[in-house]
Amino acid sequence: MARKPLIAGNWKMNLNHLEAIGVVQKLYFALPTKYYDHVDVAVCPPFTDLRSVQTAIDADSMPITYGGQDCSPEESGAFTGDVSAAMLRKLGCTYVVLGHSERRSVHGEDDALVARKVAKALEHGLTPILCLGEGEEVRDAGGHVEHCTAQLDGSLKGLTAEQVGRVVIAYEPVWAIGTGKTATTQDAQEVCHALRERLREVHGPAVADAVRILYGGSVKSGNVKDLVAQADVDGALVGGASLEPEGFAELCALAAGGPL
Ligand SMILES: O=C(CO)COP(=O)(O)O
Repeated sequence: MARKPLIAGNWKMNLNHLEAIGVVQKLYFALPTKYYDHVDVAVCPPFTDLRSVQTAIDADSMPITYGGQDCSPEESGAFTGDVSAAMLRKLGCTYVVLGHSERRSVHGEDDALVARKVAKALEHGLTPILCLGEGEEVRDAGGHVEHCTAQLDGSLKGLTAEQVGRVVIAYEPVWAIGTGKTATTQDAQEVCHALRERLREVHGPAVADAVRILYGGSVKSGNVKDLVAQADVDGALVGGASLEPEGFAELCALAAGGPL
């Protein structure tokens, strides 16, 4: 089954709202419209940029979608500093990145919390980009497949097959994030394939065939084509390389099957 690739830029805690407008506009002008037939392009800026990104995108009817980098598992109320799924949806977000390794390690998020966030995001019509991946020690010990499938199960716990069918998964090995150490295409394919087979086992073939599984970790123009050529890799979650709009446009074009 053909799945359209998704390239999502995770800006992390970079670019203020004014810089965000410039980056989105440059990305739009650098990537010819024809490529959007072959690749979905999204940016996930910090919360404070979302309104500006929305305005820039709407003003030019850009075919770029956007999302948040986290949301609360709660509906609303006394949760100082948190942002709700409903608020993101109201701002026109399509996606929300959940369970990123930086939130798991810096904010102590576990699979159970991530699963609650995934459910809340889905309830409000957002598409969660559920991140998971092993650390270096697990990889060195050869436990990466088991680790990632367990994280998948834990982070999707309690969801119906219909709900899981609306999730995007991002395999991001922690040792490859921001390090310049990309997983080999075989490493990426091995885990993305195992995740898809796990989805097949637990949620059925229709879900397994429909769900997009991305790779993330030092993705750049030089390696994106080989990564998305893998049978079970349906795009990329891009950190550092998404901050520079011309380079990110080139990366998106390559994922769409052509040079810019
Ligand atoms: O964490 C990532 C995306 O969510 C990957 O970051 P880098 O592309 O900077 O390695």
